[in-house]
Amino acid sequence: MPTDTIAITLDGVSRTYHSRAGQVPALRGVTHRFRRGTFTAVMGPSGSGKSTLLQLAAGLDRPSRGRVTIGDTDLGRLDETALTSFRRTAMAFVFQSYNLLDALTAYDNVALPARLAGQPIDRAAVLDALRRVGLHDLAHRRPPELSGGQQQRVAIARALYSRPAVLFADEPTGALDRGTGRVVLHLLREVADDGQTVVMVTHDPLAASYADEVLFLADGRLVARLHGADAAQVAQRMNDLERVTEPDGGQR
Ligand SMILES: Nc1ncnc2c1ncn2[C@@H]1O[C@H](COP(=O)(O)OP(=O)(O)OP(=O)(O)O)[C@@H](O)[C@H]1O
Repeated sequence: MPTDTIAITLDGVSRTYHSRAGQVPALRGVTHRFRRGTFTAVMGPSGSGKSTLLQLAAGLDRPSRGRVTIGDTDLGRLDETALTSFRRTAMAFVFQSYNLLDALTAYDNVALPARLAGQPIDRAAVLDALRRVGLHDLAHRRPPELSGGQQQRVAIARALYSRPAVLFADEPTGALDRGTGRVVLHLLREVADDGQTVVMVTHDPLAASYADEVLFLADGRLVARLHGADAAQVAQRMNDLERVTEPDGGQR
């Protein structure tokens, strides 16, 4: 595969947490290449390492072993300052908790990463990003004056405006009703179809069915992948995984 088509490379990535109870191997030697312009869902039973994988891929945490590369930037070679500024320009985040600043309007939240990176703000393009998520009329509102779904759409508008190479989403529909969740998933699909790379952690097979590929983690390992699967196929695979990873092997 030519490397310019790869947005994110995880190369033998492991992460062990050191807690008072001892060492917790949260991720064990995960290797995967995320192609540019694709939408990938990460699934797996609770505690299987999904959030850890996302945190490492986004450079919010560092692996105990292995390497994370975004485009051709090896995150392990960046110091904290360089990593923060790289994240600002190369990545967007859509989290269950929305990740917006309550003191700023929707417009200013969308413009914030560019402002922090010292770039001039293109007012028409900010408003266009808000129009694409259906919030053009609410640009002046602050997050506490918006519904959860609207706040999530502001976070997506931010990604549409600053066009970072990669968008990471952690349970982006977790706090939304089904209809609002679908709007958000459609938008994430559009972001990928426009050439950005989307990686989303989810527990919801329907959400995962919007992705091109679904990765399944169990006990810190990448144990299965599905391409172009529908919600029923994803749910079936999750059931199979949860059966084998239950302490009693699913025998009740
Ligand atoms: N800071 C930490 N210190 C110690 N152990 C941790 C820490 N963070 C996560 N873990 C452990 O690492 C493992 C993987 O956690 P992670 O949050 O990545 O799982 P997950 O698949 O995202 O789970 P969930 O679906 O419940 O959110 C779990 O056993 C968890 O208890």
